[in-house]
Amino acid sequence: MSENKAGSSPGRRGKGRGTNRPKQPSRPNPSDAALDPARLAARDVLRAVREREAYANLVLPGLLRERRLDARDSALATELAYGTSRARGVLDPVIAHAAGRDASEIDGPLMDVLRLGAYQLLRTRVAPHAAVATSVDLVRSEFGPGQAGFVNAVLRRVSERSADEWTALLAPSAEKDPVGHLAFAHAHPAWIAQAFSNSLGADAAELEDALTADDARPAVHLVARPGEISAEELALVTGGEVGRWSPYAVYLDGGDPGRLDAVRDGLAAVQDEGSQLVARALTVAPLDGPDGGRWLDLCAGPGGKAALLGALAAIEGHRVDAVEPSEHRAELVRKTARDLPVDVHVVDGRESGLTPGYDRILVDAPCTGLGALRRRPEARWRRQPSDVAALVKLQRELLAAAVALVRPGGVVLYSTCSPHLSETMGVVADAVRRHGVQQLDTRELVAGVPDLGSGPHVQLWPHRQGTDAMFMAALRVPAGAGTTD
Ligand SMILES: C[S@@+](CC[C@H](N)C(=O)[O-])C[C@H]1O[C@@H](n2cnc3c(N)ncnc32)[C@H](O)[C@@H]1O
Repeated sequence: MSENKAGSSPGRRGKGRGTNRPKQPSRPNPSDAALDPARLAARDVLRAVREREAYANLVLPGLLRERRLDARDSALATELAYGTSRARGVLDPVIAHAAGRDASEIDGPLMDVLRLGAYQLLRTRVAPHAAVATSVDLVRSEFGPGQAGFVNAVLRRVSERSADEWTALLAPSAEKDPVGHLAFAHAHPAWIAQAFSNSLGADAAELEDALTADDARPAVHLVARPGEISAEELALVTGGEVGRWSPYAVYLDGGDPGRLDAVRDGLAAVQDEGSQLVARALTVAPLDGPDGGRWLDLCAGPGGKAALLGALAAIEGHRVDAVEPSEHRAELVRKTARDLPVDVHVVDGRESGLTPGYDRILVDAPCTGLGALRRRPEARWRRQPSDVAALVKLQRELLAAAVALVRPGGVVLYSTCSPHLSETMGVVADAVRRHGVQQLDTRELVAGVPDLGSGPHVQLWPHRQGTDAMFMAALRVPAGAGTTD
């Protein structure tokens, strides 16, 4: 194998390089016709994620449709684009070691292909010669033989070790840093693995299961809209399976749910079962006094929970106010909750101007999203530990606003799609201390769901319940409670 020397070798990021690269990678060149369409699509997704900070799960479906990939190629492109995005942070040190230079010194378009090739070599059963040859073809067609030779050399070197051997070589020691070791082995940033471990607490031995489940392709969960269709009927018409925990959930094996008649007709929507449980928990929480039918969703966009709350409110003759400061996301709420008793307010939830006295308020707060990483392939490498503090501040302020808007004896349900303790228990403890709220036993609001620990909050996990890692805590505001600083 030829070694590429630093300084003069192909692939090196340099001045003037890349100015003629396509900005919009969604359309293949005519010269791409001979390339493997699945790998070409996966490469273009990786490029869009890197160059435009696009989201892989938003770019890929349109690209598959536009290029009319058949079912087999679509499945392969999806696996390669998502899998490579998820593993990026541990593929890079392998590529850097094999290339003899830092990954940041290698041109972005070449890194996309190197990551794609390394992913196939280390984390799939694709034959090594196919992984290398198809990667080399991708580079040769666009950048010529010099760069193709570089990619060939690097990938051959990657293929000389198995994934376990690379982990043994490059990961922190399992004895000295067990969390860092597991993080590398399961392609998570160490700080996220540590956040999972902290949240699991006494059950931290489950960390490997949690990281493994976080990398598995999640089933599609549908919500059957109450009052329109039952979960049993929805399972029948979609060929899905009735969910285990939410009375509205149906699991699908795969396919494009957007093509289902039930979804097109507004009888059902895609929604993780954990999110369904959150919305439902708010509606079944015991109130002190009767339910006056004033419900509020303080962080509503894009509207999944607002729609479920709206459907349940409609059955009871109640109404839901839905707050969302982003006009674009507020429009999504309007669309999702059309025909339901949901009034959308485009305001900041911290200063909504709404009249206090709500019976039930959901604060589904903006968060790091660490509990839904399996659905957002590249997110784990974009998020930074420094994101947490600003989000916690916003979460505390939104929860304080909710406490001020709920009536005495009413309930606020605080939820996040993150298990990070600062965003979950930390925010709740702050509200208990400063606003005198009482924690209800939230486990009772998701009756039948197993493995919920000692409460009173609920932390769901992909490896336990098969849902996103949603957190929820129901809070009662007693009469006479006041804010103290
Ligand atoms: C986790 S998402 C909510 C998901 C939503 N409940 C659903 O089920 O579709 C958080 C939402 O809070 C919104 N948000 C951000 N800052 C906010 C603020 N100051 N007040 C209210 N909402 C805010 C974000 O735009 C985002 O749409």
